[in-house]
Amino acid sequence: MQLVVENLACRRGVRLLFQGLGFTLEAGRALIVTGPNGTGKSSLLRILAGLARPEAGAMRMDGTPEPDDFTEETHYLGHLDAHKGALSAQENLAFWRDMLGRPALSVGEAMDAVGLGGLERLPVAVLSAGQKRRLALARLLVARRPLWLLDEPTTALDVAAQARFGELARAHVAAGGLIVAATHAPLDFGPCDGLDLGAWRPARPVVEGVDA
Ligand SMILES: Nc1ncnc2c1ncn2[C@@H]1O[C@H](COP(=O)(O)OP(=O)(O)OP(=O)(O)O)[C@@H](O)[C@H]1O
Repeated sequence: MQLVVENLACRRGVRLLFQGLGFTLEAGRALIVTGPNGTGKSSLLRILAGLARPEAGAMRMDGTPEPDDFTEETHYLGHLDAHKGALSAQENLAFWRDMLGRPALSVGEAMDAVGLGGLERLPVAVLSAGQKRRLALARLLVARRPLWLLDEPTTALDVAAQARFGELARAHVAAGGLIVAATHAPLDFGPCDGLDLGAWRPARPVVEGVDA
């Protein structure tokens, strides 16, 4: 299995954020995406997740049933945690497990794995920011999907939770998974490639003839 990205370009409003971007990510490796604020890291992840359209280019995931539409193979974790505040932590996780399909760890096992054991019945609205982030990360564990797209995954996590998540991510990669993670923080996800998105800025970013 491999993720192949060719000649990708991204436009937001009148600005081309990057163009000509290409890379191949093999199973069993992580790609760490860096670059200054506003270079398009989140936008790239949203394109890979099928949530935004590229301006140009193509992407596919070889070795999957539908290489040109790999959303079913993908976990996307954006800046927002996507929880229902009135539901308990375990209800939120059970919802995601049922919706995503291909169950992996049980809800209880996943909560233990991210250090949320004992908080299962609390409404998510009363969890701390770091606990909410841990719960979002637990989503990765309840459904089996090979490609993890992670936007600043360790935001709000304490040092121990960052280390614990690093172990989970390395285990995913070691089992043949793939990770694309945008970050400003150092992440150790095992065998890694690096992508500095700042290097893919076009020389002339403003698209002429397009209104903002
Ligand atoms: N809907 C939109 N319309 C116009 N411009 C947008 C839109 N969404 C994002 N942008 C712009 O696109 C640029 C890239 O945003 P993006 O969030 O992808 O960057 P980033 O590299 O992830 O930044 P950060 O490091 O701050 O998280 C920013 O200049 C942002 O203002």
